[in-house]
Amino acid sequence: MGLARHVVCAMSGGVDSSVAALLLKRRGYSVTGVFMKNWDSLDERGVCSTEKDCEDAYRVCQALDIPFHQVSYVKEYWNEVFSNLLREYEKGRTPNPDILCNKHIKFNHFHKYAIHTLGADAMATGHYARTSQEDEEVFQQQHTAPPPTLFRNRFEVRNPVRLHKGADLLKDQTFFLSQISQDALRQTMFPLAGLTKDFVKKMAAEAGFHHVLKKKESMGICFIGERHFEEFILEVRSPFVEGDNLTDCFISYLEPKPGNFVSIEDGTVMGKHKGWFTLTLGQRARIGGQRDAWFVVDKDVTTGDVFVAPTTNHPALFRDMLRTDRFHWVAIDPPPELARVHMMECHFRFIHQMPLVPCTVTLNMDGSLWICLSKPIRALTPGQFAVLYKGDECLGSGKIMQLGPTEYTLQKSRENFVPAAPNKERPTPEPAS
Ligand SMILES: Nc1ncnc2c1ncn2[C@@H]1O[C@H](COP(=O)(O)OP(=O)(O)OP(=O)(O)O)[C@@H](O)[C@H]1O
Repeated sequence: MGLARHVVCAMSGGVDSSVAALLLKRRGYSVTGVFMKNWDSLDERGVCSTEKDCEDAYRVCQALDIPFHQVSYVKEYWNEVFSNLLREYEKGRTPNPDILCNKHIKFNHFHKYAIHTLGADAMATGHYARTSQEDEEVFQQQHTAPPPTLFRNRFEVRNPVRLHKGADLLKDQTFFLSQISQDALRQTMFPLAGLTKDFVKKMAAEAGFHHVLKKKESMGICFIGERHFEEFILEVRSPFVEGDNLTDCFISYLEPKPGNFVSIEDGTVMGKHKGWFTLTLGQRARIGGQRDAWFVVDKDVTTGDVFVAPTTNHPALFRDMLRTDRFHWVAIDPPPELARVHMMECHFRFIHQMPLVPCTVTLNMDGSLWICLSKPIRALTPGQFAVLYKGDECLGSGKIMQLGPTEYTLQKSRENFVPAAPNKERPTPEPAS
């Protein structure tokens, strides 16, 4: 029997990645745990949670008797995720840093570090997701139970690897993985693929990982943590990175751009806002002096006007059509069915865990998609990702760049519709008496 395959497990100091490392070890892999540091300032409680998380990950590695490393992607996170986030806000869009972080950091820089620097055969994370390779391995395990050294298909796979929802549908994280590359996915293992969160917690307790079990689920902006977003984004901090550290040089992340809240119904100025960056379509607008709730339906980045509607389900918030940028297909670009007829039926979501909506997609020449939804949905938001599914497979995603008309604009255009003049040649029918 040859040497056990080497797997580098991304360890956050949380319960999921700790159990992922435990499972890999039990399955006979040679495992190395690696903690990533991507942000290095204090959160709003003045706590630098990174150090504590790193120590927690280290303690799990000690308990499992596996090597531990720490890497810093502070600079890369700043340049490829955070700057991108700021640019998107400046364009009036609402970005998704979690999807960008997986694409650029975990499944790019970290993947390369695991494979090329540490010489691993694969990387692993504690995400709740499954790949088509995991299915083949489970099948082999059940039927022939080969030692991990003989799992040749994972490392010498030829067919495209597909991304599927994990067994715990409530925890499914494929939405956040929808932009990762095929190269990275081919060399990734999701040891929690077939498990539920409850079972994972039970395993952590049995293994004695009490220090990670006590922790809260990670919330807030990926790696930046829980923040009051509006205050954070206008916070006085440095945009410069020196070596691996951010330097403090008192300017804000985004320059505040105040403007007016304008009623969509009659153009009345309802009040003032501090800046449109942090206002997202569909959110409740806090307008001073207004007793009723108003909701953001549109922004004009040139004038700074933010258009608001008086009810949460106002027709100006509903649309059934959107266009993406060049769509990222996880397995096959584009799927054969779409390549053949340029149209495909599948399912859509743009918010993690929102119910899937049936849709028809049309492929454009530049690789972007038009997506027509089976029903209008509320607050489709430019900058968010349109993620597509077929059955339990996550096909990939594209950034929402353009929206179709709202129900409200359609109604308005119908109101203003002037019927064509009656045909003079033909007599107008008499009303029935
Ligand atoms: N700082 C980090 N260093 C190394 N890997 C990380 C780090 N943060 C997240 N990961 C990896 O990404 C996976 C998903 O992280 P995320 O924060 O989205 O989920 P989570 O359910 O809170 O995971 P966990 O319980 O492991 O913290 C983790 O399980 C881990 O493998």
